Amino acid sequence: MADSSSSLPPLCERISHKSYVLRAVDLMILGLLFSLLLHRIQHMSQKDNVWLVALFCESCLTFAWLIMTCIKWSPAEDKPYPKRLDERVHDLPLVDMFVPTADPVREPPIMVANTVLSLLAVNYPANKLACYVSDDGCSPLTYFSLKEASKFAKIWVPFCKKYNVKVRAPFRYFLNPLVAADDSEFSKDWEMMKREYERLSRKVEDASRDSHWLDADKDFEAFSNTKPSDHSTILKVVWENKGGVGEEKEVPHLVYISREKRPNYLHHYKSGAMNFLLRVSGLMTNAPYMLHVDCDMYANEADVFLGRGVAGIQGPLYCGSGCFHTRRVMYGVSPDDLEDDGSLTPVATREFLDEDKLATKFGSSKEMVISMVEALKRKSNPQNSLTNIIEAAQEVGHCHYEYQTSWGKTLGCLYDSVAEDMNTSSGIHLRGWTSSYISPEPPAFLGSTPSLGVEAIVQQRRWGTGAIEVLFNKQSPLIGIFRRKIRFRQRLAYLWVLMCLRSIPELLYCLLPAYCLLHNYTLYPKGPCLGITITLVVMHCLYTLWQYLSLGFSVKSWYVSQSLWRIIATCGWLFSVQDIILKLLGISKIGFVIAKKTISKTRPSKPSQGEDDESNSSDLGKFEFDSSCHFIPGTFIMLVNLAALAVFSVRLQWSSDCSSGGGGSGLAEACGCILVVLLFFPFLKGLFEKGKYGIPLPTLSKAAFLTVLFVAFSEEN
Ligand SMILES: O=c1ccn([C@@H]2O[C@H](COP(=O)(O)OP(=O)(O)O[C@H]3O[C@H](CO)[C@@H](O)[C@H](O)[C@H]3O)[C@@H](O)[C@H]2O)c(=O)[nH]1
Repeated sequence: MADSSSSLPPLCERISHKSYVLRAVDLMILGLLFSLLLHRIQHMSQKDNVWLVALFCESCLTFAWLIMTCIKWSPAEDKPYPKRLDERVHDLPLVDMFVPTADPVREPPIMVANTVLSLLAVNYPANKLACYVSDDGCSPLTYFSLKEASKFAKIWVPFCKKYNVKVRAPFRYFLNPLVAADDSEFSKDWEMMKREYERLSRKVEDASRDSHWLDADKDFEAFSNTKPSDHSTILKVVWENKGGVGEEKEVPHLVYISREKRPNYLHHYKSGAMNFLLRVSGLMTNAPYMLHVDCDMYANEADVFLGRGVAGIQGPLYCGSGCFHTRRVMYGVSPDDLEDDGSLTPVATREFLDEDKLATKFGSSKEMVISMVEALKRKSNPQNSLTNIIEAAQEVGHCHYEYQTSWGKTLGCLYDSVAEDMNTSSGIHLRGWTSSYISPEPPAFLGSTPSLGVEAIVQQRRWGTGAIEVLFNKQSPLIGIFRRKIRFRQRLAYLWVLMCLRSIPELLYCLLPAYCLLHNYTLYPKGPCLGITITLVVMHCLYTLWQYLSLGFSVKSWYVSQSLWRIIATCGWLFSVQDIILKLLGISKIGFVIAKKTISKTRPSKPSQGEDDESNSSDLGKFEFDSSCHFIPGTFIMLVNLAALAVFSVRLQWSSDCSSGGGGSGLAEACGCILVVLLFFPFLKGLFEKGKYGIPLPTLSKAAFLTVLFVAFSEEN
């Protein structure tokens, strides 16, 4: 953070990247959208409901574009000066690193081990770091893999530092073959490390196949007779950095925790886990800075703790992973609570440290209160020995610990939404804090995304649902317009998370051309005014294509992304809207479905017989279907548009006038249908493919039934 009050040069500077050309293009598209709306309104009286629906859809899309234009009007970058930091700061602060995991099947323990290894090996003094893994799955296998990983870390961390390894997640590092000369010291070390990593992976794999032997090990006793949703707190110090020499001092602390869970207690999914991590780390190391990394990501850059940042109005949203926070911000402090030197103002001291209220706010643990007061006063003392504090740490893990405290309300990660990240982020921005998006090259953190198909759609559905929850709960950036310290355009940025409401206009807009073709209605303006629609479509395509190409992506990836966003809107976000309606009606609750993750296996030096890399790579990027409800809307859209095109071509054969000049539908509407078919192309392929790449019969039958209803309805009208 820049200390403007001092006469020293700043530690970072904000550089503006505004572009007048891009602003002009954004405004031109906005102008075209408004012209289209105006045309619709002017010609409304002569037309029918189709124009009304089209006006609704286009108004929504115009609103979305307007918001987007406002948000990206003045992009900026935070440029840090790490050398100035080096000169000024001789004693780097402590950093606590949090990794949450919740399910050893959907989140393979070897993947969690890789995330942890990549963090343990970052370029930062090891005695200043502590890594805490929260396991909501209460899995002995996860604990086992961490124990094994900590042994491996003793050779992995020194190896990474010795050879300045760039990517420090071993699974990722060993995907690339060795390029050095055969007899060099590096080659020998590399081969040895690879063997050791393979041994680690094998051990974890073997343990997952047969975990009976774990029962015999006393260290795993705490896991016996436990269920993920019913068990006491388990806390294990896997590795404690006690200084010493060599490998002993190279590896930071590693702590495994699994908070108590009991049926009938709310555990608040990931936000509950993050708050437990905050408390335990507060008791043990109490670092002023924290890093959150989901277990499916890894540090991709060894110097990740210094990087350049992309800034904005008040900064980007916290998106749950790969993110640094200061402890005091998570404890509810706002910029107004601080003096210029960073200490609490007298008013804030009274408010935060009122003896009578401390236990009500922070919970009943005396040790916890002491640690929080120390953190708020910036006088944290890490424990001399982590094991001394295990009892107190277990106490703060009880499932009733947060009862009637401020945890999840004003303290820590906020509850009331499955998107705890956006919720917490909104709470932080509302207090007036700014944030910055760190974007070094190569990227600081990378991770896995669910495969193209139901997993990705379900994830988007959860994000969409969580985003709407945020906007309508106590932390909503829309509430308290004058009271809160959030800037106007930052509020607009949060409005962008309402993106999932676009699903309704998008669905209607995908059906409108087909409806018009079937019913012989006009959807688009006729004559010279058709130029508005054509220019709009062409400009939007060229603009987004240029953005893709300038980021180094191909034309194909641009097309795939356009297609994917339409599929996500109509197949994922549509169900987010349904979730919210059902929640508001009190019919169902919203849960957190953990995304299924996969990890690439390191290649053996020689591919084994019959192994065919090509056959697997041909499956990459293919869309997978299942018989869940998510694929009904997409299949329905595809069938309706195909039916409309078939009707149109039959009509063409009967009439020589393809534009049916008498005011009915024609070539423009047919082009609209073709565009929709192109955007939903995976569904067209799915009609002919087999297995997981084909649309299952139940989905097809339901979509076909809806199509018949749609066509029949069109005919009746
Ligand atoms: O009860 C739970 C559920 C999840 N998690 C962990 O939370 C992380 C995120 O879960 P994941 O299934 O990977 O969801 P994503 O969609 O990848 O997560 C993003 O989106 C979520 C909002 O839906 C945010 O909570 C996350 O911070 C953000 O990274 C993972 O490490 C999980 O192990 C828990 O610890 N406890």
